[in-house]
Amino acid sequence: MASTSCSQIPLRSTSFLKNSVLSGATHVLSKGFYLYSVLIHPPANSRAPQTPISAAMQEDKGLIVETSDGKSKLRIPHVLSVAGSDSGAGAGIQADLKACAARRVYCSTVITAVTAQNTVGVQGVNIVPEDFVAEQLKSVLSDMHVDVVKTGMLPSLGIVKVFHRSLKQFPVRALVVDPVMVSTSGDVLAGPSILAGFREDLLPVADIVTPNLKEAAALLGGVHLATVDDMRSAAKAIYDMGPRNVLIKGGDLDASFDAVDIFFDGENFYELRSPRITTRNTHGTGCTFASCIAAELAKGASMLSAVRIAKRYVETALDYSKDIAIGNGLQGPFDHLLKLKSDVRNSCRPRPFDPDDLFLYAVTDSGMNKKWGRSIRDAVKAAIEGGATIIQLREKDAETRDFLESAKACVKICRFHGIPLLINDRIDIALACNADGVHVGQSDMPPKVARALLGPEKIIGVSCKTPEQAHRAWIDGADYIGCGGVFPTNTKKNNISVGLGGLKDVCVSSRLPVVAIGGIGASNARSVMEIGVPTLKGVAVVSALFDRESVLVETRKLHALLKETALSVK
Ligand SMILES: Nc1ncnc2c1ncn2[C@@H]1O[C@H](COP(=O)(O)OP(=O)(O)OP(=O)(O)O)[C@@H](O)[C@H]1O
Ligand SMILES: Cc1ncc(CO)c(N)n1
Ligand SMILES: [Mg+2]
Repeated sequence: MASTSCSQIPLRSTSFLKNSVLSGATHVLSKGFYLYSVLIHPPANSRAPQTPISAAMQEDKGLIVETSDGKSKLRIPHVLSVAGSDSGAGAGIQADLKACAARRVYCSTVITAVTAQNTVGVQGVNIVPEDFVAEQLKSVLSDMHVDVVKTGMLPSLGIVKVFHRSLKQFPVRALVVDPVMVSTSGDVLAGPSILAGFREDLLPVADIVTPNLKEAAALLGGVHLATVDDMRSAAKAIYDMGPRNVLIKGGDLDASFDAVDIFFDGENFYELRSPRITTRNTHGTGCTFASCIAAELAKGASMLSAVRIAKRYVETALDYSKDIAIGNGLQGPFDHLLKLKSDVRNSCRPRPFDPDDLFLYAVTDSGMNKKWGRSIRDAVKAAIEGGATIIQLREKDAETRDFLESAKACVKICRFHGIPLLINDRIDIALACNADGVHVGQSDMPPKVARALLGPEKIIGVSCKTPEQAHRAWIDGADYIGCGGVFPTNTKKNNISVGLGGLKDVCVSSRLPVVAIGGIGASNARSVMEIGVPTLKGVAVVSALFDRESVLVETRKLHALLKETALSVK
């Protein structure tokens, strides 16, 4: 069998290659696929990494391509977590599931113990009978293709033995051992009797072992570890017990230290250092760290890069969740999905998109604001006070940093008034300021991609001139379309106007609500709304509001006129 080139894993020597058993095969190199790997399983006593030389990831979906019998299948990278349940859901199986989900890897679970646990401590532990742990292992491993196994709480020597036997029966690509023994609250999760199981059975077959300070001390027979130098010596001593790599976590170092971890691959020491985040929400960092390593290995990363990504991920999640309050105890959980950010008031839109929001749609223009000497936020405030029902920031020539600052301020104003705020074109700005959505043109970011980036709850509008474009926008998951320019306009030179006839054609065919745009103001808004097609929900206005001395007065005037027209059209 032939081997592919080995770019991902730093192989120790070519003799390793010679001694290795090659399995797998070279696979499809067709459109959209990377070349699949040859998996190399080193001989059992080898210290070489067991991860694959390269993983076959489908470019945009993070899926693995496998072929057998000439057919290719898509598979999601898969981690099996063998661990205990934490009822408070900050650590254990629950942390593993969340970490894998956040890293976009499938996670199956074998539960070894059920703990009654919260932010105060561990109130009870119920160990799952050995034969039932064995049954769960068999259910998963006999049926599913598991790439990497990660172990957490293994509460008895018997369970370690059962697990070790299963691994021999169903070998996997890599084994990540988090030798959980004591919770941070000081409660014992696995007694000293399991140390023999770690030393004799698991460490010799582990690709990486990730003890915290107390666990490293226990593995080494009770030495005292208090400094980074101690961690280096411990990493070396634990490496001598057989694992291919060792990571000693320094979360429990004195608070005056950075968050320092020591990674040792048998040749080099790496000091992984990040600022220590001041937070009580560190419960489950260890489980998360190990799961993230497993997830990255499952995707095909090298061990060092998996460890680096895991460290960065934990740091980001802690920083993001540093102020959240769950439970009343000393150590709280953090948010793996980086969504529960503290400023809840600013991050929630009060209600979902309503097509009637399109009634009086105000679109700001940086040039006009400059001309009249007003800031974007003053323009937005005045438009809202005058009756605008939705705002779009269209800042074609603003510097990104300034634009973001203004956009953040406008989000606050709009939230306060319950008015949706959209950003023209700039998905990055919309994400960074947590706007309610975006408006894109035919040559901007495709609505499907914008949706994938922004998520299901954001508003996406698309400019359309024809029924075909309107149909496409509907298929692509837009929320509304902007149709125009209805009349010639200064804001878009060389833009072909569709006229009232073109607008009507689009409105009649559109399954999405429509807002008319282009050269609309007090003089012609009535004629637009009088086309009388129910999908037409309002008018979008730039110059007639913002290229005027008083935005407030002009918006009020137009709002009154639209109201009047709405009554007469009904
Ligand atoms: N306050 C903090 N700021 C930044 N990183 C931290 C902090 N606390 C822990 N870490 C990092 O989190 C990771 C896990 O380390 P830690 O020593 O907390 O593991 P653990 O004790 O096994 O965790 P747990 O038992 O709570 O699940 C390490 O990379 C560590 O450096
Ligand atoms: C179930 C479980 N596993 C691991 C840990 C370590 O954080 C914990 N506290 N609880
Ligand atoms: Mg800890």
